[in-house]
Amino acid sequence: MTAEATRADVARAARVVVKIGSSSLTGADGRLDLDALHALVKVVAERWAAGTQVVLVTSGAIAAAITPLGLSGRPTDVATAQAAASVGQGLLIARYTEAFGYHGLRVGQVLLTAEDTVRRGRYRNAQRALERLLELGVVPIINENDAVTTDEIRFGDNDRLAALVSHLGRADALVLLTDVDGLYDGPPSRPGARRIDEVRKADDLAGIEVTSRGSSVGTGGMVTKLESVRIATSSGIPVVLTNAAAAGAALTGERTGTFFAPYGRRRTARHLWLAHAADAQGRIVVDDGAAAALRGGRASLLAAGITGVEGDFSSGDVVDIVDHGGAVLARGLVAFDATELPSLLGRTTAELREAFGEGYDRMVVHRDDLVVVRSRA
Ligand SMILES: Nc1ncnc2c1ncn2[C@@H]1O[C@H](COP(=O)(O)OP(=O)(O)O)[C@@H](O)[C@H]1O
Ligand SMILES: N[C@@H](CCC(=O)OP(=O)(O)O)C(=O)O
Repeated sequence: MTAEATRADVARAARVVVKIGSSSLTGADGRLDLDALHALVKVVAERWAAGTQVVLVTSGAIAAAITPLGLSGRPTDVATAQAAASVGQGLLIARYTEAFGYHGLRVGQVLLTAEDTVRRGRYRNAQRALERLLELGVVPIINENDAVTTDEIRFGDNDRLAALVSHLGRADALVLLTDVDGLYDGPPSRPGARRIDEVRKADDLAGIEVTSRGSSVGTGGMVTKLESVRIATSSGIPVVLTNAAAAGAALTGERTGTFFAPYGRRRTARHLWLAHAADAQGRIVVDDGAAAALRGGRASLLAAGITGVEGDFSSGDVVDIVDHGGAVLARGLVAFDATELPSLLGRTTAELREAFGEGYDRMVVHRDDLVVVRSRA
């Protein structure tokens, strides 16, 4: 239990992920706000000088391209957003390279997709790259690889990406910087809305009104920030949410913004993504025996326990595993296409091997690729 965690834990952290949102890096006209970028870089460089490894998750690629591409605002169609991200990301990283260079620090760009946080091989690969960058004293600068993400599997916002990077990078704390100085009990523009100083348990969030409508350039608003907070705190990582101007104060443990205390034990980023964030491409219905085995924790899903298949998924997609009443028991990466499964249902692995040969006797969802969903009740 880490019930006594405080802001001082953020100040003591050996490794911190700092996420800055589009809303804090752009002016009202949608242009990249260089003063804001330089102010952030100064704070991050100071922490590096003090011995803390800081990983930066930064939005702003799409926003940075609005003016150069002559767009009227943030693009809404995927293709233009991809093109804008491609143009803006180069500009963004050039600015960071220059700004950190002024403080004697090198930067390394890492562009991730949601799949990099889910698929074991890619997850390990990203983890290794991050680890090596930090060993070399390089500031990793991370963003979603917007130019190649697909609509089906993407973060869209950088809040949840930052929480998963905290896990992937084994960070001790996460600082979310936005355009408001913390979580309010209702939309901050509402008269009388009050900032919440600390959140220690789920009950502290009862009655709080959050909206997914953020600033004109941001994505996800407070909803994705609270999802990010849940992903981080539910497995041991404390979070401070505040505005960019208070970044230094947050990193040195001062009483700023909203502090979210951690609870739960650490889990891998891929399990967290599966549990909290990924969109399922289909559903697999299981019988009572399989449901009990899955609830027990360490079981894989075998074809023998499946009674139904819904949706048009492919091998490697995320699926919900549901009981016959439709309640979601678990989520996982499925090892077969939806079209392959019906003929396999109800058969034991020995029968499958005999009927279809080697390869068809594999788990439908391997336990390493599966996370049991705890009931929200
Ligand atoms: N309860 C709340 N407390 C604080 N901010 C909120 C709340 N509900 C909605 N918001 C909005 O969330 C916005 C931040 O989200 P967003 O624009 O996506 O930022 P970013 O680009 O930094 O990720 C704020 O501008 C604020 O208006
Ligand atoms: N990856 C996108 C950022 C998406 C975004 O705006 O996220 P957020 O800053 O969390 O509102 C970009 O660089 O433009």
